[in-house]
Amino acid sequence: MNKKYLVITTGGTIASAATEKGLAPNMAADELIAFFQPGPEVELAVLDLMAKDSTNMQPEDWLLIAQSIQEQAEKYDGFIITHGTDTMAYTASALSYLLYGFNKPVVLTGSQIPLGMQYTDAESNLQDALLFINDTKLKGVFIVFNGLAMVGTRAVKTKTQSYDAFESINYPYVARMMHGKVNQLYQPEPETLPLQTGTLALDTNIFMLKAFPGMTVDIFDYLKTHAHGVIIESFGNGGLPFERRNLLPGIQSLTDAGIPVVITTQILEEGQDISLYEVGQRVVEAGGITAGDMNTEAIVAKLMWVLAYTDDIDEITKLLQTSVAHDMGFV
Ligand SMILES: NC(=O)C[C@H](N)C(=O)O
Repeated sequence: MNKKYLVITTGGTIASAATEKGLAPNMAADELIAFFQPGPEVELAVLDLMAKDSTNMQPEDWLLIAQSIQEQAEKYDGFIITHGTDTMAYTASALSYLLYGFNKPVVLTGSQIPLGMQYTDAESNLQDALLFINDTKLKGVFIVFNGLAMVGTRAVKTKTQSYDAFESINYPYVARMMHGKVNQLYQPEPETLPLQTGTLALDTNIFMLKAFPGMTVDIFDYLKTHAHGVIIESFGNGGLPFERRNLLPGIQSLTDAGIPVVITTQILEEGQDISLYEVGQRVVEAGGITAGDMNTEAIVAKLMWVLAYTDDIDEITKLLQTSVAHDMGFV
């Protein structure tokens, strides 16, 4: 029996052309799928969902993609989403949570240079995405880019121009595509569902701060009345200053108000060991919730997902610190 895949187009460089105002997505979905070279036992269908530079993608768009996949789940063996690279890692994370437990592969891909342009990487990325989805037995959400497949919650865009724009951070690559063949490199560990959501919902009312030397503490007053959850990108292993502009009372007051403060790190690799230094242990004492080796992109989506499920800070903490879709606990 033929395998059937749905290609969902959302825009991005891959579907872009030059305009007076710079590259913008405008390629029709039918035109885009003509660049695939499906084998004899593969059938492709296309859904023209949106045409956005991924800079314009927001949580409502993640929900729309997830809903389209859920609605068509029975009809297809897998889904390929063409997407801009700038926020692809956020979308991949969001779909990993929204579609948690989905028993078919969902692969996002895109390109650094538009389809049809000289030196484009789009055709090989499309072909690799199809190869991966057709050959692998893996389920869940992945990004395929520049010959590598990575788990959606672990992908990070690390380059603005080069073909190898994405890296799998703090987690092994799952497959390499070369010369028309898939070589599986890693089998993600089995996981059990930590919660029953069933509904596609996100609480977008979160805020993220990047700490810098000299950051004012006043911002916490605003956040206390405006945010349901806060993420702080700390220095190094989770530390934040407790001298002069002391951030700890702000974290404590948010925590006391039932607003989770998730502590991640500005450092891309190796996660955080928040108890290593006094500057980290004090953050935990003030209520900071360490995000371990999770990527910022994953934390943003996970916090929105968890907040839509519960407002109990203990449960939020527990869920945030449970590995979902392989997002934490590898390092
Ligand atoms: N390479 C790309 O796709 C970048 C583009 N700005 C986008 O994210 O839609």
